[in-house]
Amino acid sequence: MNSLVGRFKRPQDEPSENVYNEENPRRSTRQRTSTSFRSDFVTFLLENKPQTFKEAMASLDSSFWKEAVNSEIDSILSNHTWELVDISLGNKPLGSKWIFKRKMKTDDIIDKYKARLVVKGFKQKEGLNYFETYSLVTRITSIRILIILATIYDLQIHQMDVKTAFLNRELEEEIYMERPEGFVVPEKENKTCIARSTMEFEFIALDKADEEAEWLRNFLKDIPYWPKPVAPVCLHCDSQAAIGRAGSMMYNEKQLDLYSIKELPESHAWGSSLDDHPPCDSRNVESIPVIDLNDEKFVMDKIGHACKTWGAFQIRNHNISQRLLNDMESAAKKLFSLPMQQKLKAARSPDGIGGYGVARISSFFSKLMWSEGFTIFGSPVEHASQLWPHDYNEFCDVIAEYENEMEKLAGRLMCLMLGSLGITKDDVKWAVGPTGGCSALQLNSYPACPDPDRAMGLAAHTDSTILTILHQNNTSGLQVFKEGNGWVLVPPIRGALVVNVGDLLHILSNGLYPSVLHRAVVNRTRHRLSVAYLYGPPSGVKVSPLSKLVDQTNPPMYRPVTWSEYLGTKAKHFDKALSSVRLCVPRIGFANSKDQSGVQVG
Ligand SMILES: O=C(O)CCC(=O)C(=O)O
Ligand SMILES: [Fe+2]
Repeated sequence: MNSLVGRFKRPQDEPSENVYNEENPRRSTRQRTSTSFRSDFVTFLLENKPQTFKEAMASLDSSFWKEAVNSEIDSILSNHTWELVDISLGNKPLGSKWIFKRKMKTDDIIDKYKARLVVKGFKQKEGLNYFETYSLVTRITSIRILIILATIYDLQIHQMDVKTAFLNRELEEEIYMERPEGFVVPEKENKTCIARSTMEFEFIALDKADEEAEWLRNFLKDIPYWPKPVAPVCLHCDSQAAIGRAGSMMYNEKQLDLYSIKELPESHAWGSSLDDHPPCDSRNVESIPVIDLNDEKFVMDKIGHACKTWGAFQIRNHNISQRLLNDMESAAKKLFSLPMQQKLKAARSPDGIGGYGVARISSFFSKLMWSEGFTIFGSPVEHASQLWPHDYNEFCDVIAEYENEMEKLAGRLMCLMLGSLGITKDDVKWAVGPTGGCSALQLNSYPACPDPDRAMGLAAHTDSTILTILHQNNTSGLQVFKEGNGWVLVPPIRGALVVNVGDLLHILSNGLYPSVLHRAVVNRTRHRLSVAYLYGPPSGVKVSPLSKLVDQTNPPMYRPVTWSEYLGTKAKHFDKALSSVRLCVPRIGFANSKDQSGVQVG
């Protein structure tokens, strides 16, 4: 509860001072039922949030409100919700208003300051600005289907009251709004109005459609005889801006501050889907092989065997110093310990690769993951300087050194992995030389979780790389899936690194080395960190099954793809990405189980 700042008694039969008095407001003509309050009826005004822009700017919290206003303006401009334009002749702008709100944590401490810009839509006139209004109703056909299903399966029908925003369709007209106070864009100071785009509405419609789809899937899941797993629902949206906004954390607030949450929110409760393949007891079950890279005589064979049977292995004696691994871990820790507001300054943009955000695969799941990530692709300077404006060199230096060392190691591993298939450097020309590969660095953070058995750190996936080299801190969580064994823990070994076969090596090897399905689970007391070095081919190079591995009896199983093409395919088809670039059915013996239906999406 906020502090009590106002208290007034409302005189009977007298309009309150607070009653809205703009000219010609649009009012309902519905007959109102009269309400009689006793004479001692008292209203308490419990929120002391500013009512106007001026009030906000004059308040003690003005610097926070300014930041909130700027953040709203930034997002409005970057998403083209409103644009500063000259008003076209004959158009009259609507008014605008800033709405200020403090979001409180459960313990009444201010969590964040929010400013929202709203248009005074009530000034629109019926017959001129709009013709029809709608109210949300359920189609009678939907109700009939529900009743039929309930009858067939002997279910009980329970009716709930759900309040939702409603939109009938896209906005086709242009709407002009007076430039709000504080909305200053350099070189556009003289523009007085802002034209409204339809993006906001499209986004809300998309959001609602998503809710409906989730409801329907959950409903079907609850029907015992309905075939499982229930197929994912595809939503088609032709508005890039709305899709962009759906992926932007600035708006959808998907990025909760996991460090301060005391109870697992419903949005993060995966429940039974975690029990699909219960993890094996690590004491009884062998995990992925641990291979000593100094073991020159057998190293190639051991790697070949591990790639074929597990798709993953750990390596020792890899020449990456413990000092560098520690520095990298500390850099990741420093980043994830920043306040959420600060981390969001380096948020990944909707169409970007680098920056801070939720796991990219999140969009394929109805539940959110208990993790946060930071991707570095190319120079980290821009994002690092947003995080630490005066002190970003240290972070960037560690990243540069780590990437440099990892690149050498990745090249060496690639030679060993391909060498175990009888492939030499001459067979893969692009892998030789200074531009041997392209890479990205993925830092992952899994805060301690109040209910780890029902939460998911990072959902099951394969990497879209040739190979991934992973450093994990001394908290376990990584699991790999092995046919017949289920989920197997990959225990952290001090100084050892995990190597995963990625989808592109799966393609290069024509399916002989299947990419490994893996996931990360979370922990009740410990904060887990991991750093994944994602290694792929140079940009523009098409990866296809190596000619030495292809003959008449073993035709190429995958069509050629560049790394970026494949990433696009993965972003669209996720666990079906490999099959979507497949040319023919895999030979019996090394069918990739997850490529068929292993991963459950949503
Ligand atoms: O945190 C881990 O152990 C797994 C990370 C991972 O799979 C990834 O970043 O792709
Ligand atoms: Fe991964």
